[in-house]
Amino acid sequence: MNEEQTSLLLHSCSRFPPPKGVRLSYGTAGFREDASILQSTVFRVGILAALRSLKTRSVIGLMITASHNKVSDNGVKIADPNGGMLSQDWEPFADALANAPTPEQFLQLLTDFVKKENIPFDGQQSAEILLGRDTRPSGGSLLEAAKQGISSIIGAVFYDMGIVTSPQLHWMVRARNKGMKATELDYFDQLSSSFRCLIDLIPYGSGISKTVDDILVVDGANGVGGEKLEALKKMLDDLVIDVRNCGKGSGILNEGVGADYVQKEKVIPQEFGSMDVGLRCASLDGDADRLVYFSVPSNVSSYINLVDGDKILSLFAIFIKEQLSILQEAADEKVKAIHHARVGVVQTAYANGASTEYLKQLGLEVVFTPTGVKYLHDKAAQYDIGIYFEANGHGTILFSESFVASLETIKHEPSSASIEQHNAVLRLLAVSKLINQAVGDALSGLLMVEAILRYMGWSIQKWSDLYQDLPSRMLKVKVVDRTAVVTTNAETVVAKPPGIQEAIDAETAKYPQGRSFIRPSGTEDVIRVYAEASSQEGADNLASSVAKLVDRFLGFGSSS
Ligand SMILES: CC(=O)N[C@H]1[C@@H](OP(=O)(O)O)O[C@H](CO)[C@@H](O)[C@@H]1O
Ligand SMILES: [Mg+2]
Repeated sequence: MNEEQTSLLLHSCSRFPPPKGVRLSYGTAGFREDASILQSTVFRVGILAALRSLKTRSVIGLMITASHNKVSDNGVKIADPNGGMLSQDWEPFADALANAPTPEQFLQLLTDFVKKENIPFDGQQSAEILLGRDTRPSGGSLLEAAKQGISSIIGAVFYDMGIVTSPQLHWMVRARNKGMKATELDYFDQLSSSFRCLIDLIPYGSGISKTVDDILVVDGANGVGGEKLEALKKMLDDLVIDVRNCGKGSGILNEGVGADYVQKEKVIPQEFGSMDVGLRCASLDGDADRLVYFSVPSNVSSYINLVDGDKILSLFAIFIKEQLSILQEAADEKVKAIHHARVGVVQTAYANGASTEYLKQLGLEVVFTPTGVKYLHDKAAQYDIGIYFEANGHGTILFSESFVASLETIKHEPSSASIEQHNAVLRLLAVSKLINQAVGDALSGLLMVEAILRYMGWSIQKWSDLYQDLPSRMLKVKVVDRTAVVTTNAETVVAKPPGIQEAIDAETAKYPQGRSFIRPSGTEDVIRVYAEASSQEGADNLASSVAKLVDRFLGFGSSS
């Protein structure tokens, strides 16, 4: 690093002092805090993004969002060259950078890291970063901080993509690095054309008739997703979408609305009510990377019939399996090879036990990872077709490059495949284009669900009835230090503090079909408690007993 560079860094860094008395951590999905203390973090992540771009010689993404968190929070995360999350081996460096107390210490860390990682700082290589933000009011000034950070690396350039959903930014980064067109319009074009392709491939005579059931009502969480869906729907004829909570009215981001609220509370979001009984409804989260469906039951109650990420996963798995089974009898060797694709399903401990049971009964290979899409995504990428979903609705389907190449070959070369076999190949190819290969994406996921329901001829009720969820309950407990909880076995067992796992086991054993686990949240300063049992009352009681245990072992009274 030359003198001009070091003095530029020292000077700019001194204008963004870090908050005092806060330990920042690159958690489940980047840094998240109250927006008022994030200026220095975002500035520093701008520098980190530039380094990452130099190191990988690729375009990197920087997204400013706090997803489903309250509107006064914000956050920042990096998208790697393939559009996925920042490589985990850089997270400790991200933590260290964010917490360095003085510009001099910051510079020292940076210099050491550049040397250790062999980051080319010779002026030959230029860094390129795509910037995005959600609709939070704090986003504008934080974006400025990111720009200042990037500009303090000589030769680094940024492109401001404006207000976008998280998955749009991840998609753009991936597309840019593949040498493809990567504007918002290109994104909308790819989604709408592959959706159209799937609809056109529905065999004649199947599919639901155009009834009231054909209307889809979407809760946009008063965030960016609703606005983008309004734009996308103009490119989709044949799909009637009524978008509510699109952020233009007086509603507040994520307050009484959105996928996180709907999935965790299982209640009707604002602007929905008795007029929606029987309709197919969906809810996006604040940055539109999560999607859940629901319906409003006819009895007067505030509860919904939730169709969560696990059921979206099941629907996708059924469709993929069906396409592969169409190829079972293929005479052509190349087509037959597609039938033998390795399909893997990835879930976390939050997946409803009934969903795992159902997927296994379908004959699918189901594996578990810790919470956070960075873990699920990496696992799913090990298959020809890897389907992953968190219960909260974040997920996607990953196709390996070699598998997509085989599909492309069959599409273009003459083969002895029957029309239906050929169509099954075309459907798989269309799915690989529709479904976001970078991260879970509520908009692309929504079109995928709509296309499959139409293909199957299913109503939301029929879909929901695939299996019955086991009653569950999720609670949050504030503790003195959430990092005191250390888990293992994909977060199902607590290793520390000693004794608490045995106490949880003893509670769980009292409930038929009981299951419960705790883990520290990576996005909020809480311990999350999850419980499942054969009845709602059982799940509620188990969750509250375990929450009491957490309080006893780790709460504010525990240390005195
Ligand atoms: C139980 C739950 O829904 N946890 C969410 C939540 O993480 P926590 O680490 O639990 O706060 O936010 C993550 C980022 O959106 C998401 O990946 C994850 O699934
Ligand atoms: Mg989100």
